[in-house]
Amino acid sequence: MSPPSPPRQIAVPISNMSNLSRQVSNSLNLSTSPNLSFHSPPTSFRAPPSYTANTPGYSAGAAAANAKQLKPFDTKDVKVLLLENVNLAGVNILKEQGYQVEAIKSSLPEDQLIEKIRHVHVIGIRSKTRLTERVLKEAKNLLVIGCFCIGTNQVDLSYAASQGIAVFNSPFSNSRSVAELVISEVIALARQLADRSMELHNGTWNKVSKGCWEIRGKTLGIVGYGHIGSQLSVLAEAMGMEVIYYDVVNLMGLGTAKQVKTLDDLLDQSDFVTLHVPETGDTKNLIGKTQLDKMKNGSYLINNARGKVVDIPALIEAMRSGKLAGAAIDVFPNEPAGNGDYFNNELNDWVKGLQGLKNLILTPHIGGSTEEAQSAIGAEVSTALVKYVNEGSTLGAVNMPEVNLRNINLDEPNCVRVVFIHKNVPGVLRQVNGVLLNHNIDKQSSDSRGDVAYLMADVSDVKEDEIRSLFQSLEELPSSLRTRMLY
Ligand SMILES: NC(=O)C1=CN([C@@H]2O[C@H](COP(=O)(O)OP(=O)(O)OC[C@H]3O[C@@H](n4cnc5c(N)ncnc54)[C@H](O)[C@@H]3O)[C@@H](O)[C@H]2O)C=CC1
Ligand SMILES: O=C(O)C(=O)COP(=O)(O)O
Repeated sequence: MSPPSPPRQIAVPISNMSNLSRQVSNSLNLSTSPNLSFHSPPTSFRAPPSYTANTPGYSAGAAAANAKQLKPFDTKDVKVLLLENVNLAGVNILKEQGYQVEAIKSSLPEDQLIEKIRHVHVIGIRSKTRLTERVLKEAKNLLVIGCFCIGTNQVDLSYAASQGIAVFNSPFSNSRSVAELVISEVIALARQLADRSMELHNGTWNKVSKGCWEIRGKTLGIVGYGHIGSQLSVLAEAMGMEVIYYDVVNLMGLGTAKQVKTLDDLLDQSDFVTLHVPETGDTKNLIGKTQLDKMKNGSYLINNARGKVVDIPALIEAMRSGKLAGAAIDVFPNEPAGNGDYFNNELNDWVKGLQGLKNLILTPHIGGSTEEAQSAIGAEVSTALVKYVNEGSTLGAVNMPEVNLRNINLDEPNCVRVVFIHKNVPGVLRQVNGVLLNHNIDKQSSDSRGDVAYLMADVSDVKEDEIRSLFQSLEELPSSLRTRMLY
């Protein structure tokens, strides 16, 4: 019996992802194809699909001889821009692929962002960088966006999808960090810790117990009982708190936590209100004057969600009047681009009113900023980006249907993976199969999400000179948003 042929391993665990993927791309010639080259057509292919580094006589030099003609299929052609200090774990995974990576510590002003985004196939951002329709319109080469964070409100997801640009995030790698920060804030607010510390830093001894409390037996009201809210719920109960929560979805409470029917119910019953909802049209100013008025006298508000969820001038008023005994705010409608930048009225015109308020903890959007969270996010998002660029897998995408195919094996030379992102309209599959008519489709998968559909097909016995014409025929279909040929 002959030994089974080694698989062209595409899906690999994170630990050995980088090595294997490089092997996939370079040695096994399962190629990546930044779309750029297909938009400026090559005249010939650098190396035939069957001509791999394992092929006798293969040399990188031979492959490079035709360099200009066919660029798409070399990882070193993939240009990546990483903004906002993406963790080294993530940067390294992308570099190990051979991609050209530019990593910048801060976000960029829009004009500079537009200038840079024109040239890249992959962009990695965190919560600050806004990828609006205006910016994405300029991103003619962009294949994929990685949000190295949980929130994706900073990206125009549907516009990106309409351009065939996939978006990935890290849905829960920093959830625990946020939940732990909230626990610390609950205790710090209850004990006026920030004020005492500030006083002593300024030379004043002020030993007081008035208005300082244990948190045991107090009620924590969680608005948004998702990854963070539910994790927090467990921690808070372990500290002896009663937990209630409000969510637009009916969710099972962990431990003895109870869901309340309305936000007003939660505001009415909670000693501490903490917000863990995404930024959406519905959550803008979710907590304004009306809601603050409904909170208990002397209660506390904590916002680690998004800046626009709280009407801050109304919060300032509630703090000044003594309605609230304290608050912690980690997120702001406008945040500075990078460390060392000013946080002042030029950024948000109420900043001066906030600064100096008693028992108010202000933090620079550090909810998810721990070593553990950032390295996990770096690895998770970079791995998803590599799998998308190299293999077309959309598993985990937030704006596209999730489609994946099992690996192509080594005993399937001349096998080409077709990725066809298209408008979700009737008759497309028939047309695609018409284009691929003369080839054997080994496997195929497709799915849709809203107006966009994603099709992957592994097509065998495709000759080198057929790839371009297949690509062009697919691109010419009226439903086409983006086509990639991976081999
Ligand atoms: N400060 C920081 O550094 C961080 C902030 N965040 C923010 O926290 C948010 C929540 O994160 P996760 O818990 O992971 O999200 P998630 O998606 O797991 O949970 C959000 C929950 O909010 C609920 N929800 C949505 N709209 C609502 C509304 N109008 N009223 C009540 N509930 C509503 C959803 O049904 C869901 O259960 C993120 O979207 C992000 O904006 C996340 C990580 C770090
Ligand atoms: O994960 C999120 O949504 C956050 O808000 C954390 O954002 P950051 O990565 O710290 O810019």
